[in-house]
Amino acid sequence: MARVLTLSRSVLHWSPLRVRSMCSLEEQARAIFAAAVEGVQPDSVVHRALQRRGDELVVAEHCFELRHNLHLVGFGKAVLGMAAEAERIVGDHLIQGIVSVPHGIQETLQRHRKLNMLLDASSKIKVMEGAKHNLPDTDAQRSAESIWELACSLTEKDLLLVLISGGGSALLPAPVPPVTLHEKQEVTRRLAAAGATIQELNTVRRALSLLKGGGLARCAYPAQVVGLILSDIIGDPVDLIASGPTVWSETSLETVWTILNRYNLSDTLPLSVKEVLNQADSQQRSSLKEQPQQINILNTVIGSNAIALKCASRKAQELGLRPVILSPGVCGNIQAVAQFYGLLSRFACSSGKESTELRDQILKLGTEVGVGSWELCCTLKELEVVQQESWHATCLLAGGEPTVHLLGKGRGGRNQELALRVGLELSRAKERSRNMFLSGGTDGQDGPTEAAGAVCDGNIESEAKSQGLDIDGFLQNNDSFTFFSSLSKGQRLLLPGLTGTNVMDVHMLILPPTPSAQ
Ligand SMILES: Nc1ncnc2c1ncn2[C@@H]1O[C@H](COP(=O)(O)OP(=O)(O)OP(=O)(O)O)[C@@H](O)[C@H]1O
Ligand SMILES: O=C(O)[C@H](O)CO
Repeated sequence: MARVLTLSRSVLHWSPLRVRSMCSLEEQARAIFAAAVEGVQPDSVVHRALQRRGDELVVAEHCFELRHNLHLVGFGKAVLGMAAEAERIVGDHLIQGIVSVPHGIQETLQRHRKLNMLLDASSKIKVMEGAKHNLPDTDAQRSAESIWELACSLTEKDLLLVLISGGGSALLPAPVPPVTLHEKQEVTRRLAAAGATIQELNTVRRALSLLKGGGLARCAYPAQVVGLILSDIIGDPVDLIASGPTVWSETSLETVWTILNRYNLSDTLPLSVKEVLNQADSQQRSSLKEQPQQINILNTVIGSNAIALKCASRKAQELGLRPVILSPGVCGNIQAVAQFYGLLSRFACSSGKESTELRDQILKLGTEVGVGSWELCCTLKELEVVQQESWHATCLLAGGEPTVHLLGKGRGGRNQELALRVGLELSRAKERSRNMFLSGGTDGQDGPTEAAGAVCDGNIESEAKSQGLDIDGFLQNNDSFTFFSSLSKGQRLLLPGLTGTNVMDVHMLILPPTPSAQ
């Protein structure tokens, strides 16, 4: 309790940096989302993480001597921008580099004029595109082979900079023989279709790969390895992001089999996969384990959802809103998540018995949507204080990756669907129509649509009705993009275009001051 009181005191002392500008709450919400994305741009995160001191490179307070001994590899959706910035900082010591990036990304970045994320014509880094539709393919396998060869050629004098971001698993496929690329892809596809989480998927991927689960760092030994990681998994688990190629992890076969059994795959696995799993303790692997793996590796998370939320919070404060960060780990079923934000919105406007009841419901639902009771209690305390003291709007920020169980055939994404579902919650709560909700994917692409997400307030139900749009019908068909495209000429959509980064989603609940506090 003492900790809660300390926190609420700090809220009382909060003061905006500037008086609120005249733009609308919706414009402010959009500007705050843009600031979240800006804060985790691949070039800026690398810029913050890599310090150059003469012929020394400083990363996370560790110094590395530069003697024209630098090599660079990267794999993931955001690593082209990361590589461009790394080359600007340490290019004079760079000998060679290879990045494995999504098919078509150079052309897309060109089209969006994101020139700072592209390499110079004179770059020493080779760009290899592959993994169409985020699936490992022979192009990505070729990139993985080139990266493998580069890593294997290094000596103890070398320093290998490894740039890692989401999408890296598909861009670095190196199945343990005799497993073929197709067989590995099939196992991953079937696991994903059966509802396996990214943690489960990547645990299995690690067991079937030569480069994942620390394999790349093993190849590079005895060179020093520095992994710069842009996280797209809740909790930033470095061993699982892109399946952890620079993170030494012992594959627990029991865990792998438990996952395969859970999704009823064990009996129908290709023979090659069974063979590899059964021989995991083979001579080859145990001899690799004898190397002092950890000594030469430094892994550091340089961008994450939490960082995006901090940047958003700074922007909110700048705009004169009172920021409250809830959690970067919101997950679970989208319906539960929508209900959760609906309850929070109601709680912020409630008092007395209603407030106590809502509090109990929120705490109960919190665990289901990945928010711990400590962070939730802090937030609820802050919302209580805000309600009593504030004449500013509050900007409640959270992030993560809820899941949608697709039943319909419409076009949409989890952010647009979440915005729509929360909008309904806001509409259906009395006197809460001024509250606003925004949900956006930081990569700028929500599901297979060109929008990143949407923004809406409690008027959405009447707005839709007046335009002849039946929200429930669109929701049943998972057709949130079509809905938002039709609603008010698409004005509620978030359309930043591809951002070149990816740290999951950002959620924002904007709560104007309650009339009694004004
Ligand atoms: N019509 C739809 N309505 C709602 N959600 C959808 C729809 N179609 C796909 N999705 C959801 O979109 C998600 C995939 O979208 P997206 O490509 O943005 O994935 P992602 O998880 O952000 O991938 P990455 O992290 O690799 O970028 C899946 O969770 C899927 O359930
Ligand atoms: O590449 C992957 O494995 C996913 O994006 C999670 O990091």
